[in-house]
Amino acid sequence: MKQPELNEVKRSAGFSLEDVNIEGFSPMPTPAEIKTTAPLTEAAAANVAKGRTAVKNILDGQDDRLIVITGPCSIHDPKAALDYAERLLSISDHISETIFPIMRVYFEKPRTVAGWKGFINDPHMDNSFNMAEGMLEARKLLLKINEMGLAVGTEALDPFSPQYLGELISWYAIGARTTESQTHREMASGLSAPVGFKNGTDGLLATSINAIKASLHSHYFLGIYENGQSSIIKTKGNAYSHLVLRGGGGRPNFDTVSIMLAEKELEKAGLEKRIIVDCSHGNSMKNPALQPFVLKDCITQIVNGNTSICGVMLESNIHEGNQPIPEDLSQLKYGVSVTDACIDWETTEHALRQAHRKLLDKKLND
Ligand SMILES: O=C[C@H](O)[C@H](O)COP(=O)(O)O
Ligand SMILES: C=C(OP(=O)(O)O)C(=O)O
Repeated sequence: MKQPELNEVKRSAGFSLEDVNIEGFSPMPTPAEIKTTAPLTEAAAANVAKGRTAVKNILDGQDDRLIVITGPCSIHDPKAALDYAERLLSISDHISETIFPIMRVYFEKPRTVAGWKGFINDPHMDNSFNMAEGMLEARKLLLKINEMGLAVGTEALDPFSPQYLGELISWYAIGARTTESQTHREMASGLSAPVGFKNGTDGLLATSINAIKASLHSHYFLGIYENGQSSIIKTKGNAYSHLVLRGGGGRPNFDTVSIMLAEKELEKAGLEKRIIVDCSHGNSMKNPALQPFVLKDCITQIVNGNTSICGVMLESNIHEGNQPIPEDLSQLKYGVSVTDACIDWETTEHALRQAHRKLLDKKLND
């Protein structure tokens, strides 16, 4: 029997069956096109290679430094991001014997309900959603920060983004809201840098432990290739997946007992005891002023012999606090977060220098 033409089938249905809730499609440059416009440079490539090696060695226990991922909750102003990078770089040499600094450069924000979803999604913060520009400018900023000599950490949220930006990232987080998502576990299994899975927003560890296990495996899933072609991707599995404790469910989980319980859970699951503590979010009950205390507590645990805490994360900006995104964008305050409240640079520098001194004392006395 002759098959009816596709359009005939659609007409006979009397109404459209697809794209019912879609208002439009706009073309997006392919990863290859964006990379041609903002190509990888030798200096950036060398820095990423160095960054990833340092992170892997620290996670393996071959390098006794502490990973410190510090930077704004979200990037909205590339100029301020470079200003922050310069400040972090200016203390990097001083603390480098005990701390490996990674700048937190978060372009994609997972929202609890709704809100601005980050620089790639809406770079002008005016609902114009120029993602082609957002992606290109994000890549240019990552190139610059790497060329300056700072390693970069980011959240892997949109499964397409790593094809555009992945070669410039030394450390990834999968966020609390997506740790249970199969899509994100599959993506993590193929990412080229170590990946930290946050515990869920409920504070429970099972989700992130399952996520680490899943990401160690090889997976087949759908994605895009560099040329934009929809593809079946086969991954190898990510041997450097690890746990990030961020608190949740109304309580922190950075204290000695919580860390010991997390170590036990990792051991029970047959996983390496590698933990990064996010000093913000549920661990500071979203009060940025508490972040230095969380950091101090982690440093004390390390000084007292803990070996599972491999790193910490700070939400830090040039100036403290946060601000709503104003309708008149000229009213935006420079260097202040437009998402979660951050500690300011002076507080960050003081906390990092203090952490360095304590870690150095331990090293000299060991
Ligand atoms: O770190 C950022 C926020 O905690 C996360 O994106 C959730 O933000 P929201 O609860 O303001 O949506
Ligand atoms: C969203 C973030 O964290 P979490 O997933 O822990 O809420 C973040 O670090 O920006």
